[in-house]
Amino acid sequence: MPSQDSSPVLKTQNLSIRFGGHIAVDQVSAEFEQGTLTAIVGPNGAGKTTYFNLISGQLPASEGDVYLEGRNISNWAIAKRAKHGVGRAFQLTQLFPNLTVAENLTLVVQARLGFGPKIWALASRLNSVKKEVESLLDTIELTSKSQELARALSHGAQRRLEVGMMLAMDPKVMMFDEPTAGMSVDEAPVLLELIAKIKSEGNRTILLVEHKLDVIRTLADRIIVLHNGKLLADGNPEKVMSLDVVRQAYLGELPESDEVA
Ligand SMILES: Nc1ncnc2c1ncn2[C@@H]1O[C@H](COP(=O)(O)OP(=O)(O)OP(=O)(O)O)[C@@H](O)[C@H]1O
Repeated sequence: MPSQDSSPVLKTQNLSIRFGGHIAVDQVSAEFEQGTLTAIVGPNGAGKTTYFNLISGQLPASEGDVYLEGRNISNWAIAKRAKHGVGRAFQLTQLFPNLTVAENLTLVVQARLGFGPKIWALASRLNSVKKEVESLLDTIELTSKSQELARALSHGAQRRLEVGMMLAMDPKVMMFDEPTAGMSVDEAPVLLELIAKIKSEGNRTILLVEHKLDVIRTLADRIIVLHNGKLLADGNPEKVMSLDVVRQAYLGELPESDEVA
């Protein structure tokens, strides 16, 4: 459920970036609440990935700010944003291919918790790490593969492990950029169910760049439409999809492929 506290977990204010003369993200202001999943849609080159890059810190804004729980994080580097809860799937999380699934998760959980100075607390600390890893394995449905090397997993299972590693960082914000791209028809639904499960737990704020309308209909509480870097529409899926400007630009011309962009 969304937080009782009405302050947004993530906020962008007049966020903009210019590449030479081209404005890729243009004065985008939006707020994202805890427990919600927002789909970000728009045609190729609309600025969706660049918007994510500005939030995660991979690109510096030319103008505007990013706030995490009310703190201005615009000047923070990628690692600091990640440490404080800005998670981005498949880019900030990288697998260690020659470690097992469980070892990959253990490393991230340990890094998050750190090892305090009290050696007598080590045993209980290791036990809590182990329990958390078991819980993560269950969430990402890789318990049966916990002792396999990450590099031996299928593409879909590797993506789920990456989501598990992001979860192990206990992020407040989770950004997914076309999460099922390149997946087989068997693998994609498993990952989407995982995202739905994370959403249903209610304690993360999820942003999803997605082209597939059926995925958006199933998962999104809200849709933001970007067009030429500008925020063209923002609202609940029913409202946004009924807007003439959105229907003409994104829906009207693509009835067969059933895609937004
Ligand atoms: N590092 C960069 N240098 C120069 N131009 C860039 C850079 N990154 C993005 N752009 C430009 O910014 C615009 C927005 O690109 P972006 O990748 O964010 O679009 P998108 O909506 O994610 O598109 P797609 O759906 O194809 O992934 C494009 O015109 C792109 O060429």
